[in-house]
Formats: sequence, structure tokens, C-alpha cells
Amino acid sequence: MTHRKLCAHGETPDVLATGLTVRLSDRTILDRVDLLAHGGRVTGLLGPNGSGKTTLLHVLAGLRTPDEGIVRVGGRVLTDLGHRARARTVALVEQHATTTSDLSVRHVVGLGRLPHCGRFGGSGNDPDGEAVVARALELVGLADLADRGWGSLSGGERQRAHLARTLAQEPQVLLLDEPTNHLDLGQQLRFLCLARELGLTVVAALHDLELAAAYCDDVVVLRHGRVHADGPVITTLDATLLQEVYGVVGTVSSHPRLLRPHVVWDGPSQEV
Ligand SMILES: Nc1ncnc2c1ncn2[C@@H]1O[C@H](COP(=O)(O)OP(=O)(O)OP(=O)(O)O)[C@@H](O)[C@H]1O
Repeated sequence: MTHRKLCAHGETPDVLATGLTVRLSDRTILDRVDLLAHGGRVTGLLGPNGSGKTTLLHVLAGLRTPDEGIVRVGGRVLTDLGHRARARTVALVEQHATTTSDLSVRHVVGLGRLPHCGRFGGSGNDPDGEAVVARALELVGLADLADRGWGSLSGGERQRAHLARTLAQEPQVLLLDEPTNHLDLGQQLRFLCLARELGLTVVAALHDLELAAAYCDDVVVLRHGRVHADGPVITTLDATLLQEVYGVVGTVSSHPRLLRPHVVWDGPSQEV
């Protein structure tokens, strides 16, 4: 079974958000945000702490209704989709995903199949379910731990299991909120390689600019809830952006072997 068979339904739709505004407790958290995530590409969502990345991902996932604006996936308005259709279209791996249970890892990953099961949760309509779950566990390197209790997993193993559950959901659009938290360097690189290879439309909030430079095709940079910059990572990530958005002095050159942007920081600047 290929990655695409596992995760996509043959389409890699664009995600187009226009004029998204979210207000919370009299504060404007997102301010007329426009975002285009091209089908089949990885779009990095960058920006400092509190700039609105998680809020934006929640709107793109349909978990939060914006005060203004609209999200379209492959031309369809996200909020017009029913819960199950939406879950087969868009899936989010949360930043602090928690699962408190004594279920086995395989069972937790199997929860990703719910949108494909019968109306009342029966697996009768999901003959591929078992194989898809097994393949998802294999893709994230957790096949050996499938029968372990969830509570026995390390933080990094749980993060990968959450990805497996999301892959088992077979969405067309994968939203990742700081997906490399808890992962060691090797697992970070494998995780982002896998996200690219899936061929899905991926939007990933990332703090690590080196990882963003290496694995994203495009970036959208938020600052104070507004889009500060967007475009291909190769032309968007530069020293001016480091200064303006992060208050960091640094240089962005071309990586000698990867031919991708290479970020080297000197330290915080005097002005933020
Ligand atoms: N319920 C709420 N009421 C008021 N403000 C909120 C609420 N939830 C979030 N915020 C604020 O919205 C802003 C954006 O939060 P969000 O989590 O989207 O940012 P972020 O870019 O993901 O941050 P980080 O990089 O630290 O994870 C923050 O200033 C946060 O304090």
C-alpha cells in the first residue's frame, strides 16, 4: 500500500482561507488573515509565540468558527461539510495532544478510522480499517509497539502515534501544530520527510526555522495575528524577516548541499 493509498483519496486540494478574523475576550487574535496552501505541498506556518498559529490551524480544521472569513478546501466551503465528511478531508495533529486511556496503541490509532466506520461506530463499512491502521503504525515506525498500553509510551512515541492516528483517518489535508515537539533530531527529520512524502496538502506550524527551511515549500508568516509575509520559502525566509518578526540578527544563505535556505543566527537584536 503506498503512502497516497493510505492517506489521500486521489486528490490533493488547495486550502484557501480568506479574511479570517477571530476575536477572543475583546482581543483580535487573527486579523483578516488570507492563506493559500497549495495542494500536495508543505506550507510552513511561522511566527513568534502568540502570533496566532494554533488559532489559525483550529479554524482551518473546522474546530473554531471565525468571526469573519471563510475556509475552502478544494473549492468546497469547510463549514458546509458534515462532521464525518470534514474528518475525512482535514485532520489536525495538536501541539499538546493528550489521550488518557489504557487502550493499546493499535486501538488508539484505530480511533482515526471512526469517520470511515458505520454511522454508530461499527466497523462493518470499513473493511480496510485494520490494514490501514497497521500501515499507519508502520509508517511512523511504531509497528513493534502496536500492542503496548498507551500509558507506557514516551512523549516522542506518543507524538508519532498521534500522527499515525491522523494518517489512519486518511485525510486530504494534514494540519500539524508543532509536530516535532518531543522528537529527537532523527525523528524530527523522519517525521517531516514523511509529511512531505505523503503527497497530502500539509500546513505545519513550526518554530524551528532550519526545519522550515529544509522541509517547507511555502511559508506563511504571522505577526500579531496578521500575515506579515508569505510565498515560497526560498524567497521569503531572509535576514530582514528574522529581524522584523523574531527580533533576531542572523543571515540566511543557500545550504551548500541541500540548495535550500540555511539560517544562521547571531543572537537577539536590540530592537524587537
Ligand atoms: N480564550 C482566549 N482568550 C483570550 N486570548 C486567547 C485565548 N486563546 C488564545 N488567546 C491568545 O491568542 C493569541 C494567539 O494564540 P495562539 O495559541 O494561536 O498563538 P501561537 O502562535 O500558536 O503561539 P505559540 O507559538 O506560543 O504556540 C495569544 O496571545 C493567546 O494568549
